Amino acid sequence: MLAVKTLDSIPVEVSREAFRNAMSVLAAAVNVVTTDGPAGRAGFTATAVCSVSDEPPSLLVCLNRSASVYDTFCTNGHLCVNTLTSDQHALSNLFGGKTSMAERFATADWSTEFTGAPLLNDALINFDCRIGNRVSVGSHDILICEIVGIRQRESGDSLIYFQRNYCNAQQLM
Ligand SMILES: NC(=O)C1=CN([C@@H]2O[C@H](COP(=O)(O)OP(=O)(O)OC[C@H]3O[C@@H](n4cnc5c(N)ncnc54)[C@H](O)[C@@H]3O)[C@@H](O)[C@H]2O)C=CC1
Ligand SMILES: Cc1cc2nc3c(=O)[nH]c(=O)nc-3n(C[C@H](O)[C@H](O)[C@H](O)COP(=O)(O)O)c2cc1C
Repeated sequence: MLAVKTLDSIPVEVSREAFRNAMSVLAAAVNVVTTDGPAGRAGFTATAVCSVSDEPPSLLVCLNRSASVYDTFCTNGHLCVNTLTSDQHALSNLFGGKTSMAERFATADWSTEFTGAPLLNDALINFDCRIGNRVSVGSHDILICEIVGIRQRESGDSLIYFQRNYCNAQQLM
């Protein structure tokens, strides 16, 4: 008789290092995710962003609950995903490092549209979103966001994070 191996019988032995090494080869667009509102202005760099559904138009963002910006995003209830162009890696480092919020926002131009979240004027795309559901998985919350406005540049190359380094989408082809 054929033995069926259930998932429960498989020992979980994936180390954090193995996980991160594997994830490092999943090339991803780089985004600066921003918010503003009653809890103040905040932003962080995120590669864990992806499309969820086109009806309603929605995307998800994974945010570490230990990030300093976590409470600000939850209280404000909306955000903007600003997808970076290939020449914006300095901005990615600013929003991904241990820098003050004032420093993060100081070097670029911002505007607002529907939700009040800051839209990066030179971004490749701005997704203005309302945060719908939040689902906790391990260290992160998955923020499921309804897109209420999109602003997209007609041309431009996107910044890609691959093997712990930046490159641009053209280099991957
Ligand atoms: N999804 C996330 O929360 C990410 C966090 N980071 C942060 O940037 C730091 C530097 O990253 P790397 O130089 O790329 O080297 P790394 O070895 O720490 O990360 C390699 C890859 O693992 C994934 N990763 C890293 N930390 C993670 C986390 N806490 N939860 C889920 N996935 C994670 C990402 O895909 C990342 O590109 C990380 O230590 C982390 O603090 C970077 C990328 C994604
Ligand atoms: C390239 C890159 C991608 C990142 N992606 C994510 C992400 O998807 N989710 C997340 O919670 N943190 C991500 N981070 C880490 C946050 O940007 C970082 O923890 C945050 O800006 C630090 O905030 P804090 O110092 O204010 O806590 C990423 C960092 C870098 C450099």
